[in-house]
Amino acid sequence: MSTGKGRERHIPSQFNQGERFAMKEALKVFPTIFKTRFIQHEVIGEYSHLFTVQGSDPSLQPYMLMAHSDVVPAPDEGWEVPPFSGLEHDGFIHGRGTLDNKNSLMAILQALELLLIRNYIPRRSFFIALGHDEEVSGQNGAQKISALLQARGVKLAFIVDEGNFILDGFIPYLKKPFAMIAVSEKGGINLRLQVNMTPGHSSAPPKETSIGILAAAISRLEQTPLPNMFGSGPLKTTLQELANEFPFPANIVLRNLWLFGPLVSRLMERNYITNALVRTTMALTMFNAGVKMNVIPPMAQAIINLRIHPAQTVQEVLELIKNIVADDRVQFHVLTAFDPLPVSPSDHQALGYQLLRQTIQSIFPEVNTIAPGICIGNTDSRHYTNLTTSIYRFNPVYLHPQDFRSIHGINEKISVQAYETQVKFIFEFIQNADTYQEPIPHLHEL
Ligand SMILES: CCCCCCCC/C=C\CCCCCCCC(=O)N[C@@H](CC(C)C)C(=O)O
Ligand SMILES: [Zn+2]
Ligand SMILES: [Zn+2]
Repeated sequence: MSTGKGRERHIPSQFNQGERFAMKEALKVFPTIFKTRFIQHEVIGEYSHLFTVQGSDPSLQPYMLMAHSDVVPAPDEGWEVPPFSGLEHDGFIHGRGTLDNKNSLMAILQALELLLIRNYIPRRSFFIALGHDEEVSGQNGAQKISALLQARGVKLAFIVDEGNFILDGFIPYLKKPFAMIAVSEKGGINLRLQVNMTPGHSSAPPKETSIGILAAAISRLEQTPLPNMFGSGPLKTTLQELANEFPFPANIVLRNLWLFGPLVSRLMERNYITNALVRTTMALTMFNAGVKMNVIPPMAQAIINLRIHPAQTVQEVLELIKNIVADDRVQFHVLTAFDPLPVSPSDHQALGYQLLRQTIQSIFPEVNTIAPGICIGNTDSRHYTNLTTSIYRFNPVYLHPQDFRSIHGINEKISVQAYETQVKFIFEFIQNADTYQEPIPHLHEL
């Protein structure tokens, strides 16, 4: 595909020592961004930021780069360094948000700053949307930005957000890293289960208390995984793209999933991460009950966080859950719910996907396979389906299984080198997006 090579000059992504030091230390504002006349900055929903970078060719459809500034909590226990210290040692920057997703927020702004310092003027306009409440739904950030852009009549060529990575070490026998660009993401349900009972003196307890009833229901759910849905959704495409990276006979197996699908699906469900690709998952994340040690508990509550496989819907999953619980004393309250997201295009005409592919090949020449896949987590980009049918969840960062465990876990960190490479990727991507190629309208499969 044509690149931005038609432009007067391609700015090489080489940064001097001073710039690299500033990049690492850059917790200050980005002065050049804020004084550039073709960049508009708006604060939305009090704490989210929307940058509009006006390109020189208004005929080119704009795109959007996304990130979020908020993070999940991080108690000190278990952390090598305090989780909000931002300490750098052993070549890593440690802290909550270094992978999810402050790295992307800073890298996007840093890359743009370095481009502007080099007198770069984009041909294709783009937006930078930085949400402040992604980890608690995005309703006051991304959702408001989306509504604002819709009111302005904006349509986007594509969006790039967090969601997947360059994966290394996730699949047995696959020694090489591969880039998985998430072209969809699972649906989600936050479901509260509740049991109410008459309180009383614990010296004369009923046969079952609200805690016991709810615990038994939760245990049934944990002992009854939802159906393995292998074979529907982007996963088969992911594995077929990966086939060439595997030795014999695994490569034959992956090229013949019509025959070996059941075997592969069984192998995938053995590992908790790949299991999340083949089924709707349930995680009991909160349990509250009891008022005092000698009082029969009037109420027990549990929160289950479900991530819905692309082949299922919210309603289908709720039915399955109720059938497993099978106890009328357990009440169900849906707190939040959304269906799996539509699948974005990844064919040769998919501009956003091909630009990501092109830039990955340029910055990560050692990565032989780039495959479409699904994001097992959820992202703010789900709020923008009104502005584009091409949403890609991908951060240009190597991720190993232990790194994945640190996301929302402990000892989250990013190497200085990985962060620099992420800046370099975005620096190149923005220039590559100046191509004259335009997206071909995509109609989602019904
Ligand atoms: C073929 C086998 C490959 C195995 C791939 C799986 C590797 C997993 C890689 C990345 C998943 C991390 C998800 C990161 C994005 C999620 C960000 C987030 O935390 N979002 C919240 C949003 C929610 C609505 C509050 C979430 O809980 O998902
Ligand atoms: Zn995130
Ligand atoms: Zn997160």
